[in-house]
Amino acid sequence: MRGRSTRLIVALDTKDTAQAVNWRQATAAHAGAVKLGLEFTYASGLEAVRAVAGDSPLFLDLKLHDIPNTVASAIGSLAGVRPAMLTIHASGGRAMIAAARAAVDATFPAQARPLLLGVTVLTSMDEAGLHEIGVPGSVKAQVIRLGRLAMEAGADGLVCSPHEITPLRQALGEDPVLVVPGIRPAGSAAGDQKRIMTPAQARAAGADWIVVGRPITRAADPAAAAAAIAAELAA
Ligand SMILES: O=C(O)c1cc(=O)[nH]c(=O)n1[C@@H]1O[C@H](COP(=O)(O)O)[C@@H](O)[C@H]1O
Repeated sequence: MRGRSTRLIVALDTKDTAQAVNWRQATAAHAGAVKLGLEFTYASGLEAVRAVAGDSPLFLDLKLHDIPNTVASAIGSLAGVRPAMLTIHASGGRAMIAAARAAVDATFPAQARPLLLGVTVLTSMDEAGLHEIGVPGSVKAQVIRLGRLAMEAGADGLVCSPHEITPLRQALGEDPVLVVPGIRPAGSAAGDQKRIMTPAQARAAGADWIVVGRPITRAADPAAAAAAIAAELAA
């Protein structure tokens, strides 16, 4: 049994600042962090990101994937945003991940340094989708391959589906912070997600954080939906 608890990150996926603030406030009592990603950042910019996050720890999910110099320079542009977590695609390769590591260390003071998370295989992908882009073998093998690479190159943690938590722990131990989207409370629609589990299942597998968007933000009562998930994590 792992000694860590599993905490909730609410994905505030919207273009609208007022909507994002509403969702943050409605769910703040039940969430350990908020996530702002591509949709909000492209629509509203980094200043709005900072404003929406307020006092909540911020997972800034920009999923950087470019040549090492560009990724490092982009991270350098985030100094004023003060994220608690940042994402890069692990498939960008060792040199890109190492450049991101160096840029995080150079950009943020030690006491305010975001966790650098490597996205392994998107939770919307299944094995057929992986084969289609030229990656043979299983999703699990590819997640472990990318997870190992990211951690060797300096990442602090990984984004993976709940199905890969146990295999990643077996392969890489307790060090990686595992941030886990692809979460669906029993009875909620999967939508575009392929590799899913319930909050309780992800917790039992050993997720450090679960990321939940639409099951909360598209619920009739987002506060109640977040409360129910938090209760499931605490049970
Ligand atoms: O990096 C992520 O957060 C992420 C990685 C991944 O593999 N799958 C994934 O769904 N996400 C994000 O997690 C959130 C999931 O949202 P819902 O599917 O609405 O719960 C979205 O904001 C995605 O961008």
